[in-house]
Amino acid sequence: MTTTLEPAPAASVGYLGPAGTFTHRTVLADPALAALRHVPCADPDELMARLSDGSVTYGVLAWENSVAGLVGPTADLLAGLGTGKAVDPSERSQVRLHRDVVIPVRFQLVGRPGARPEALRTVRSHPHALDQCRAWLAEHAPRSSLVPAPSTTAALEFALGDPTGRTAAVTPKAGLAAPRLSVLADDIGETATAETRFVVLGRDEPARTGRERTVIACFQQRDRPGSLMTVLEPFARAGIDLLRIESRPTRDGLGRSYFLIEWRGHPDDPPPRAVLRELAERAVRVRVLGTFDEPNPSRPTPSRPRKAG
Ligand SMILES: O=C(O)C(=O)C[C@]1(C(=O)O)C=C[C@@H](O)C=C1
Repeated sequence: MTTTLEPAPAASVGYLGPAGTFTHRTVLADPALAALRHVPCADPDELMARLSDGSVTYGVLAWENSVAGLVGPTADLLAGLGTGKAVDPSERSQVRLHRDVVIPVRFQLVGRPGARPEALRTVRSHPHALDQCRAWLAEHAPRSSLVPAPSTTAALEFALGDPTGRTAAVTPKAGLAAPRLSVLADDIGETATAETRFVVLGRDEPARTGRERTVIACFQQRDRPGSLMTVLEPFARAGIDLLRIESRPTRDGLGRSYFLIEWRGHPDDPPPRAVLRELAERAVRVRVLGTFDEPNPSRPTPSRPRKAG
């Protein structure tokens, strides 16, 4: 008698769906991610929930765009905001940054065949996509309201569902062919060289490489004069190279914010460890969001998606 062994459950990667989004392209463009089982998620909250309960092994979300800047909701989710749960900044985030993948982002306008952009009333897409096409839309579709959709591909549903044909969607260039829709205009982004940096998220601790950059979220009890200095000064004294600082609202009152800080190094190395300890002594609550690798010139950055859907 032969016994059939159950295959081990395959590792999976969740992404902002449906199929065809830039996030999906990123999964397809990265050989290690492309080989996993792909799980489309309706929004970043679903992705984080699935990562937390283990129903996906990894997740991919947009982190920053060369035109529209930081994708705030991704940082906020990792910082523990917007989850409906109390923030526990004293810990490492359970779901962590693992590495980044950069892909080019170019856009097209999709709508009913023959629709003229100047006659459109509504253009729908992911807010970051709308941001990057604002100038073109203002000039060529001046009568349309720009209305957010959960993702670029999800926006297609709204174009399909408008019987007047006056709704169009901004989607990835050369993206999925949608039935009954056609490309009304191509390359409508602000620059032809725009790129988005996506992050791969996971629950395990990535292996040390010695080339890490760390991202932390710093929360202070009160906003008072010199509060940014309180956070930055220990880094300066320890000679740690700061790469980026952003301030994000904590969502619990006007003027209340947390600092998102990216620096060169790993939180387990002695100098950063001492800095994090000192920040705790200064009543700065720090949540480590994880580490990326320094961009490695010998690792080819995928520059083009293998397929669109
Ligand atoms: O809607 C999509 O296609 C996405 O993958 C999301 C997203 C984003 O979150 O910024 C990704 C890259 C583009 O810059 C625009 C939208």
